Amino acid sequence: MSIETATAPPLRPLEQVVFQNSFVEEMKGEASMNKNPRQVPGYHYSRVDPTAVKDPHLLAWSADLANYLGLARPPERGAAVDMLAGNRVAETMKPFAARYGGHQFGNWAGQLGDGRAMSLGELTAIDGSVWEIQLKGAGPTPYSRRADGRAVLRSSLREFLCSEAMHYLGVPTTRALSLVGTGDEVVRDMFYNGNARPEPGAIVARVAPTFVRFGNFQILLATGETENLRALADYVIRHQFPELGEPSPEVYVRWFEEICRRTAVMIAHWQSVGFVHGVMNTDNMSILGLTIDYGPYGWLEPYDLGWTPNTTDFGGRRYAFGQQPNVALWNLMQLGQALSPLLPDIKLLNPALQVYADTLATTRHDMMLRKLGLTSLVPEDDKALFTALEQALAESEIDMTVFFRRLSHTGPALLLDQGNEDTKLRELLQTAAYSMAPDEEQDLLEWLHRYMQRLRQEKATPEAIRESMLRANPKYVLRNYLAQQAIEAAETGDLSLLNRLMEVLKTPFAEQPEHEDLAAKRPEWAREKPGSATLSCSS
Ligand SMILES: Nc1ncnc2c1ncn2[C@@H]1O[C@H](COP(=O)(O)OP(=O)(O)OP(=O)(O)O)[C@@H](O)[C@H]1O
Ligand SMILES: [Mg+2]
Repeated sequence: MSIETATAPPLRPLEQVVFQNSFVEEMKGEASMNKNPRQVPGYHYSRVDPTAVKDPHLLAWSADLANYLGLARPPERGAAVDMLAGNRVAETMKPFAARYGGHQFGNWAGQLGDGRAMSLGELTAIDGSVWEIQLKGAGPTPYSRRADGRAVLRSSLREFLCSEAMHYLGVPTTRALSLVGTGDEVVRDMFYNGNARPEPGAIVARVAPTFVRFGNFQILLATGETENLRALADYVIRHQFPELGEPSPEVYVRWFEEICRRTAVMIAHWQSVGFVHGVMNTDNMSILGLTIDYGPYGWLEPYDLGWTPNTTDFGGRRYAFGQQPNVALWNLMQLGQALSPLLPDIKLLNPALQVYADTLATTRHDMMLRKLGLTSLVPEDDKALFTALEQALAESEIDMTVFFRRLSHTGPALLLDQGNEDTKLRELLQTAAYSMAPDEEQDLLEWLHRYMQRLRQEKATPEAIRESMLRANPKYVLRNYLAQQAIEAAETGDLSLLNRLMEVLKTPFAEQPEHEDLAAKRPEWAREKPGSATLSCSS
């Protein structure tokens, strides 16, 4: 027996966990359990029970997260999976749906709330940290408005796979513990074009320290519930930001600054790996700076600042890749407004917005240095180099992930052997390009030669540079068409691609040569294919 196995606490079955319920116990909630859609003024949440499904069965399980939470993998069917589907509620769970509002596509939408998400309770991980577990698609709540409270396999599989993939890329995110098929059908009009059809239903159990969003505060501003606003701020600070000290007006300011800082770090990560969230409404912004709500998200293939996968956003492209930094700032301003009743003067929050801008700029700069294998020499020169790269990439049809990954090999290799530099750089571009006009190739080549000159100023060995670049430039991301292929297979009962993607995306920076096909740029057939190229909010 090894030391680890001797000392690691044994994994427990989910059904034996004793849950805590701090949100329910400390905040003001509605206890009626009534699920009729309605406004819920005066409360932070509504107690609610999940609605049972026909045949809950486990489709996927995140073993690493489960080990960390001290949970044993359950069999395909049984008590634990019943809990993960909402068919069974542990005695210590006090499920609730949270009340929140939000700005959707820039417009105030009033009360939204957890219309299909339901928090079950909190459990303690092996390191003593506390995690909330939430089902998405567990049935109607008072916040369901006219919708059914359910989620389809298609969108649930995407959420499950992507939230875990993001975690392994080092991006701040909510996690996903399980994907459970419900055995029920859910009717969706996937492209809002009048072609509604039944689809298999599913439920994701997701996990985060808290699921509180900007919108939880905004609704309290909108309804003038200042005492509730203070109570929510104090709850979040005491549980999630204890290092800031006991809540007070000064602490609220420092807290907002920390939210700004964390949001900036999250956005810098998104921009660095080419993640497009797709629907950055303020109700989809986590107070912890975690990526939340994997809906119509997508991964950049060509580096295109104007790209969004979300068909609902084609008109304004409000949430396109290049807009994400500005939208996050706009969302933070809405949060700042919402917190203003807690402060003597809203202007006290202005410096935090500068913290957002500064953190975003420095984090993005540092990330780009790492992606290019550089250490800081003359920051202004490097900034100019980065801007030139962005421009050249944006003006051509080059796959972002392939480009940076190939550069991690080619750049350091050219430090060792300068022979045929031009040919090798052209090869790199050919591998990464979807199409390339001669002038675009010329611009990129010029940039690459300029970059090689800069790289030669680095003191580290080519091997060390290569290693660090390979750690900054993932080989594997959840390409849109791969997620779609996994969905189409899973809908016929074939989980092999889902399982394979789960494994490969756990080490996205490793070569894994046996999975080379999953690192290739998007095949031509997927260019316009629904689900592979575009998605709607229907989920
Ligand atoms: N099928 C549904 N039934 C009930 N409410 C829904 C449904 N789909 C979305 N909603 C609600 O509509 C609002 C906006 O939906 P959005 O797509 O941002 O969130 P979501 O995908 O349901 O979940 P989350 O933000 O919890 O990940 C939310 O209040 C959400 O709960
Ligand atoms: Mg949402």
